[in-house]
Amino acid sequence: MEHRNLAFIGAGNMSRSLISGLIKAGYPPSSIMAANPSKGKLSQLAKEFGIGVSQDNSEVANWAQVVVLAVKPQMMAEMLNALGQTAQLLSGKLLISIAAGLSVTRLTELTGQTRIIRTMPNTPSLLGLGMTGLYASSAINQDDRDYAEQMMQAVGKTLWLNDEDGINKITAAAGSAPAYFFLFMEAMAAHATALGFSAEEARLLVEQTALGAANMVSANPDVSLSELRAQVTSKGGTTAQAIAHFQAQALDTLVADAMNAALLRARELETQL
Ligand SMILES: NC(=O)C1=CN([C@@H]2O[C@H](COP(=O)(O)OP(=O)(O)OC[C@H]3O[C@@H](n4cnc5c(N)ncnc54)[C@H](O)[C@@H]3O)[C@@H](O)[C@H]2O)C=CC1
Ligand SMILES: O=C(O)[C@@H]1CCC=N1
Repeated sequence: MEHRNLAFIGAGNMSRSLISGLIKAGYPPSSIMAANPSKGKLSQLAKEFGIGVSQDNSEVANWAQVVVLAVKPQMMAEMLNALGQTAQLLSGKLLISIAAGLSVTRLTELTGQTRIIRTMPNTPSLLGLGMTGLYASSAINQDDRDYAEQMMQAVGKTLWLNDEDGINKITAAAGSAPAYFFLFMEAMAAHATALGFSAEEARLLVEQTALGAANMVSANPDVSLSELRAQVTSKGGTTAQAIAHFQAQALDTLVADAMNAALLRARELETQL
């Protein structure tokens, strides 16, 4: 992919995931910078990946051709207002937001810029296994779309969204979703421990089974999820009892309600930030 000067403003969990994935995919460390108020995370990034770092957002914005807006949604206005005071810093640069709940319109208000692509990645990007949604208005040219897509494909898979609310939907379905699986795994590990396995054994059982199940899905693109489930579920056997319990407790409704709660929160943030 094209190696434009790429700056991350906000060097937290998600930036770290993206930077790590990009470096693994061969993006030159000398073409990446990150800015953060505190030194600790920056020193770690510089040490681990050899990228440039600064505690001064304007320094990295000034250097960059592409600026990734990667602070918490609630911090974005303050951060961009402060940058805006050092006038023209963002002018003419491609801005890629990874923040939940900040619309392109709001980002344009805050930056005075229109060259903006909104994305929603997730943390498995750290391992090159991310899932990222992208949205750009029709004003964004193909070169910029290709760059953003290739940047996110360096750390996983991508899906373009036709309308901006698609970003909120993908937040519910993929951005937040690693945490749903972790929660499920936590519950399984807790009960495996209650059944008498040690914490290490419980983690091994859950980890290896989740990995195996995810790989079964990935290795069998033509087999439906329900068929893969059926292959485990012997008639009159043990799995059927567990599945019947999940279904009696309306697991599908519970999951739908949880995803809707995430979606509504993403939409609510758009009205508040
Ligand atoms: N964690 C996740 O799974 C995902 C997060 N996101 C989005 O990514 C963004 C960042 O989230 P995380 O990395 O999880 O948060 P985080 O809290 O780990 O990282 C945010 C970083 O921004 C820094 N920061 C705060 N104020 C700043 C300022 N004025 N200038 C520069 N840096 C500043 C903080 O010190 C912190 O290191 C959020 O907008 C979130 O919506 C998107 C997809 C997934
Ligand atoms: O929880 C959040 O708001 C962010 C967006 C998706 C994952 N983490």
